[in-house]
Amino acid sequence: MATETPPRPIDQARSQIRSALADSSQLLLCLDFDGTLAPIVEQPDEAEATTANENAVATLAAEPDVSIAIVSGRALADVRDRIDGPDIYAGNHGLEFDRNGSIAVHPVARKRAGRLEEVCATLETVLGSVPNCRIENKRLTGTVHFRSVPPAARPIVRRRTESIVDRFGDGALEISDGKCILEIEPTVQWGKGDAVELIASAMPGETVPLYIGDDVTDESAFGVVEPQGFGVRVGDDGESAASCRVDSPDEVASFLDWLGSTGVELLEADSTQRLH
Ligand SMILES: O=P(O)(O)OC[C@H]1O[C@H](O[C@H]2O[C@H](CO)[C@@H](O)[C@H](O)[C@H]2O)[C@H](O)[C@@H](O)[C@@H]1O
Repeated sequence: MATETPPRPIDQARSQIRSALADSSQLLLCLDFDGTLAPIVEQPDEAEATTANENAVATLAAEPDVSIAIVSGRALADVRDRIDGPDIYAGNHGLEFDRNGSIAVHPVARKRAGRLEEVCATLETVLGSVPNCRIENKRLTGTVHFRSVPPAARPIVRRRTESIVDRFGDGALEISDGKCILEIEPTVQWGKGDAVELIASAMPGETVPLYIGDDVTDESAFGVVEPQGFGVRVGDDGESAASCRVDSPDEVASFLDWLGSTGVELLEADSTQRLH
């Protein structure tokens, strides 16, 4: 089980990552989107993966020894449109999946979509007067954005959201925190960690799992890949289930470039040895 300690800069873990890749034949690379491939921006619709990350993902996706999964809090269709290449996408924090074109949706989340719709519609009305507050209806979950809301109005956003979720959610929906957002989700024991566990269970035995993410919901996924693989937190060195960290999406791209060159060579070198 992973422990919560400050993650160390990725360069300090490089030799361990090299050894793990050399001992493996496959890499499972799971990537969060916002704050990881794409810098955080004020308007959620304007988030874009950096060109360096787009190129690195495309290069790695073409490697037969690498499987890439995008694991995002965004709706599946939304995140799929924002980054090309991977065979696997998990949207809505893992409540919906696309694996090589085969779609799966968590059955409880599907049942609660009507209730979620009602909550989002009501929030549009009750938060309509709060400057720059935005509701993102993702069908299975909903996000209340307050990044651009004046600080003095933020407590109102939280109070009204809690009140509407209590009233219409009737225990079937709950709220969690993210980066300047309140996420409204079905009360099910399923998150990014479960999604990553499910993806990893379909991989061959000698696979090293790696997860890169920046937010609270990524912690459960770090816990799943550590300690046999590596969690990489994007951001500061606060406590995390990830053992490594990078500072920014630009540093994510540098690490992905390294995986696409040295990392792939290490995976292949090991396969050659195994054949002889
Ligand atoms: O799991 P992720 O792929 O990281 O998605 C988490 C949430 O990301 C988005 O919100 C965040 O990014 C926005 C654009 O940079 C930013 O404006 C917002 O403040 C961030 O919280 C997305 O809009 C949400 O739906 C995701 O749940």
